[in-house]
Amino acid sequence: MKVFKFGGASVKDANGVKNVATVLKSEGFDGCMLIVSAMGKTTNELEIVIEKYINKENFNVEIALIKEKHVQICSELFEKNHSAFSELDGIFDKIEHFFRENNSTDYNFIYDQIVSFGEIISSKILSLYLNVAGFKNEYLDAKNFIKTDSNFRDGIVNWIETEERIATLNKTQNFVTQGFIGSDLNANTTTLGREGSDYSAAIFAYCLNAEALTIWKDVPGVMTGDPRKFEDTTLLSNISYEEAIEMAYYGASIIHPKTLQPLKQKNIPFFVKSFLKPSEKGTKVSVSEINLKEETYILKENQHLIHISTKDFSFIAENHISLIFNILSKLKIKVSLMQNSAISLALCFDDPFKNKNFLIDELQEQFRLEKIENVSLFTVRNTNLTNIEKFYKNKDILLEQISRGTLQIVAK
Ligand SMILES: Nc1ncnc2c1ncn2[C@@H]1O[C@H](COP(=O)(O)OP(=O)(O)O)[C@@H](O)[C@H]1O
Ligand SMILES: N[C@@H](CC(=O)OP(=O)(O)O)C(=O)O
Repeated sequence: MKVFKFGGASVKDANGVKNVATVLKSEGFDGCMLIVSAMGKTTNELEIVIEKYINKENFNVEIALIKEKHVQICSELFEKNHSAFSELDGIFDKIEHFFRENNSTDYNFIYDQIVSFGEIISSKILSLYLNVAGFKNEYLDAKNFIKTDSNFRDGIVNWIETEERIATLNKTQNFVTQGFIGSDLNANTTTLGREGSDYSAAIFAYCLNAEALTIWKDVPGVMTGDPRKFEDTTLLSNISYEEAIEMAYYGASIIHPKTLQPLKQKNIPFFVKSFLKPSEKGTKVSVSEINLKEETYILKENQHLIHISTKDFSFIAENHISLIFNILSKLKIKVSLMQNSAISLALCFDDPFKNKNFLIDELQEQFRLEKIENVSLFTVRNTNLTNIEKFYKNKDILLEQISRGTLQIVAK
């Protein structure tokens, strides 16, 4: 089986949905598992609805706009009396029903129950459209296949249960399903973390022993840097799993960091290609003995920097570090760079679950803190240390580190 993943950018409007059919025409549609993300920025829009619900504010306008956007897309794809419209009504009834009946105050639980509708809507529309366009497929509910623990917003996959369920699928058929979502053992919806659809595709590819996974993007493939943020980037035609893992780890947002491990374990070739130019080769990620020589550039924004020192200026010792990391782990704060000196530990971190203030409160009880919010972390892999001034230009450098060919700079 082949697994294809279409992200939010590829299905942001009716033309995007039609273009999926164009891609399938060029690639062939025979024994395919299609994973789709929410259309455009729907996940962000649903996050606003959830925020308003939690704050007991009215969100009717926001929900109506989300519905209107999808109805408009359907009206460009289907005849007036097509069942897509009643399916859409049914999905929005379920959202309303949840808000009416919900008794839980657990933010993470509520988040997953609602935000997952973005993918449920997009996959329903895509499946129905492809059937109309002659690409016969079966709609699958990913919640029945990807099983996780009950760690809402960051579900950990139960691989045994997931593999057993996916193994029951008929590999000669074509399917359309959702990225990003799964369910726990009580059948509550869970999500795999923001931008987690790439990971869903890798889970399906692994469990299906797929011949390849392709993710379709709005760029020609994996480039030496994000073309939106760096000049003169070029396409990397072939890279090893290790190189891709490192790039994703340092924050290259083209690939979700959890995607590569399952593929590498089974040597499943992984392609990143342009949904606008499907016949172009894009990037192939596979087993490769050749080490990448090109410099690659990664920019991670919205990071925070704290310098932690003891209140009596004694050394930062192992017991302090252990305590600090326990708090970080509890709050799911991800350290993107650390540097220690005798009396201070500097941490640059990502705060996906908005727990920074809890971290600061807890640390301040025992330590002296210096904090700088909203910094950027630049990473240059395979650096030859020439021409790196471009990263320093007009920037206040707060931290710098070089290790085994990787230069990292925290700047404001
Ligand atoms: N090294 C890189 N090469 C190419 N694109 C990159 C790279 N790093 C970051 N990107 C960004 O990744 C974007 C595509 O990923 P993403 O927005 O997550 O797609 P989707 O949500 O449609 O799956 C590109 O538009 C580009 O701005
Ligand atoms: N829709 C989810 C999951 C996802 O991966 O989306 P995309 O493939 O568009 O990055 C999100 O925005 O986080």
